[in-house]
Amino acid sequence: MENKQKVVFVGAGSMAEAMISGMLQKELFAPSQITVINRSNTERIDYLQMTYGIHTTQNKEITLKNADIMILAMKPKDVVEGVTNIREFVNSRQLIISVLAGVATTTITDLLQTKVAVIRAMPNTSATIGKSATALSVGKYATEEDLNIAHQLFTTIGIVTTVAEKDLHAVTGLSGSGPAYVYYLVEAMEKAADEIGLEKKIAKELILQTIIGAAEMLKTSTKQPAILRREVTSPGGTTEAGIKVLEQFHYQEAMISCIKRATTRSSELGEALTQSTASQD
Ligand SMILES: NC(=O)C1=CN([C@@H]2O[C@H](COP(=O)(O)OP(=O)(O)OC[C@H]3O[C@@H](n4cnc5c(N)ncnc54)[C@H](O)[C@@H]3O)[C@@H](O)[C@H]2O)C=CC1
Ligand SMILES: O=C(O)[C@@H]1CCC=N1
Repeated sequence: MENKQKVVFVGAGSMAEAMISGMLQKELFAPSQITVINRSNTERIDYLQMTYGIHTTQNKEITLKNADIMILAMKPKDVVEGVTNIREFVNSRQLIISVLAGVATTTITDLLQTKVAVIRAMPNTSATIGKSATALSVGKYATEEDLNIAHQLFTTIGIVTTVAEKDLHAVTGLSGSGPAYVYYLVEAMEKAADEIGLEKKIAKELILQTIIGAAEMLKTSTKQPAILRREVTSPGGTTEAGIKVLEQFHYQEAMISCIKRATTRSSELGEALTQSTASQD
């Protein structure tokens, strides 16, 4: 069946761009089906229009009223203003998808004051190249059909799983923020390469292939990560010496604490809003 759904992104930042880039590559949507609006930054909208050929609008009211799917992609701190501004243009036939970290589906339905389907999603920026790891959860008024639509949409930008809404904080700490942990590791490897005297260009190539190779091994091998690590670690050799230093710096504990703190931060982002917007019904 031909997909004629109109999608409007409310918020035009990195996550919206990552999703648009991935969605258009898979051709489930044509650029003309996608419109992006934000608070005030017209340069940003112009850039997205020039780069991806998507729609822009001078009339937010009509665009929002005609949308089949609205994707909320502003920062959590802007959700009250952002959602309140679109409230009068939302109706119960539409599907609202929120990618906001920490923000509960009930916060969104409370702000909208409409019994509208809300699906909460936590993708990551690897959506840009169709490699997001996305988890979805279903709000009070969303049906199986709404979940299917969201599933289909997010499948264009990577793998999709469904979780209970309470688990989305953990997903956010793990895979929503996850790409940053990997980039931080690469930053450290690049600094080290510089300090041990390798030419930048060569180091970059070696680091990249090392990460890709290890990721492919993790994906294709039946062996656990710890076994794969042991296979690199010759007794008395270089890896063993290096890993001992990581242990001295409590590398694993640091990573675990990092993911736990990011998870807690997701709860914190949502909690203040849940309290201030709690439904009366
Ligand atoms: N960046 C990431 O890796 C991920 C981000 N997210 C979520 O996506 C959302 C957006 O994050 P980013 O794109 O990184 O932020 P960003 O700061 O790059 O983009 C936010 C956008 O929202 C717009 N905006 C602000 N107030 C608005 C309003 N009242 N009405 C309409 N638009 C408004 C801004 O103009 C900007 O275009 C956040 O809620 C974040 O939790 C989710 C998964 C991953
Ligand atoms: O840092 C953040 O809050 C967002 C949510 C997940 C990734 N970036």
